[in-house]
Amino acid sequence: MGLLIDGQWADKWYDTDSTGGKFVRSESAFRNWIVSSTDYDNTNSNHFPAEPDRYHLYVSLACPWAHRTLIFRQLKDLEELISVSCVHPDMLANGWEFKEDPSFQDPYIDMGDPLYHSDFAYQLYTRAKADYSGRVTVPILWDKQTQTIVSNESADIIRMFNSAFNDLTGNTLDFYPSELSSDIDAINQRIYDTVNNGVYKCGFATTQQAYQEALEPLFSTLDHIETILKNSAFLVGDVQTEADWRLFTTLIRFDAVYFGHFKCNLKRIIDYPNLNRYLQKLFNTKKISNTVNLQHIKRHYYYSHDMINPTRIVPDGPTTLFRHS
Ligand SMILES: N[C@@H](CCC(=O)N[C@@H](CS)C(=O)NCC(=O)O)C(=O)O
Repeated sequence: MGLLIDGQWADKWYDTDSTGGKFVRSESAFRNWIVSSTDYDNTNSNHFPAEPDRYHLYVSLACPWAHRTLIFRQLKDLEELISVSCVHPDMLANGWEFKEDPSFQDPYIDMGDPLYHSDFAYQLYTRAKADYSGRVTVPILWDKQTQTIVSNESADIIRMFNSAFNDLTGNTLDFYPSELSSDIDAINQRIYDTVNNGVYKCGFATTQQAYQEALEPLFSTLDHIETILKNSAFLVGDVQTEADWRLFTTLIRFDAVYFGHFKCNLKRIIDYPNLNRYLQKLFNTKKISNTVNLQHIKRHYYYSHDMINPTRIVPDGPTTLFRHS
């Protein structure tokens, strides 16, 4: 685990001393947009045109943020247009690595860097910007033509995937319809702060108080969602939106990792009947279960964070992800 400082790799854990034990997530640095050929403006330096076989998506199958982008690639039928590969689940002194390892081969996604055969993800960041300073995170949406990072922000990438390639795929499913955008934004904000990032705030807290301050809002949001799902199929009424998929990637990791490793242990997701049913329904959506690799998920967290789990033992359970009704 580390970061780049003026293009040089430094092996450092998150600094929580300056924030009273709290984990504070950094802003993503690359925020360009892929837009449809109709919206493309070649005078706008943030614009990249939607074209087949031009972009590559680097993910970690363990990472909930990268997982969102993989899900949108499937939901929006982008598999033929955007190539993908994944890092090894262990994130150690050199950060994310591309090393080959048959014991972690995923049945659907190749491990490695097919474009440059890099050893480490940080080499992609320095290829894009030689003097880059900051964290080296996944997902990374890469432009093969200009050899740079389009975006390393999953929230932006799923919005691009939602609409930019529609003319090429003919898939017009809309997970961010304009009439629901303010409701989606509002629930996203709460879920991001207290659940998606909330589990990390609990897990990476280095004081009791910082942990406590993250734990309570996490479970009050889960309780609130349990109530929403009593009368509604999805978070924003009966329409499936990006808000559901943004929540899904945290829920699917919750009982296996966040409950134990991150100490988010007031309740499991299977203890919430509505959330459990909702999670199972999303998991069973066509082409989604293939994006969930629990071996990578468990191995990454339990093995990489040795300050939380010094023995690096990866627990066997849980034996089921859902309570089947
Ligand atoms: N805001 C980013 C966050 C991505 C992120 O933090 N990814 C984690 C993996 S789960 C990562 O790569 N962490 C490496 C680090 O912080 O050094 C996004 O949503 O894309």
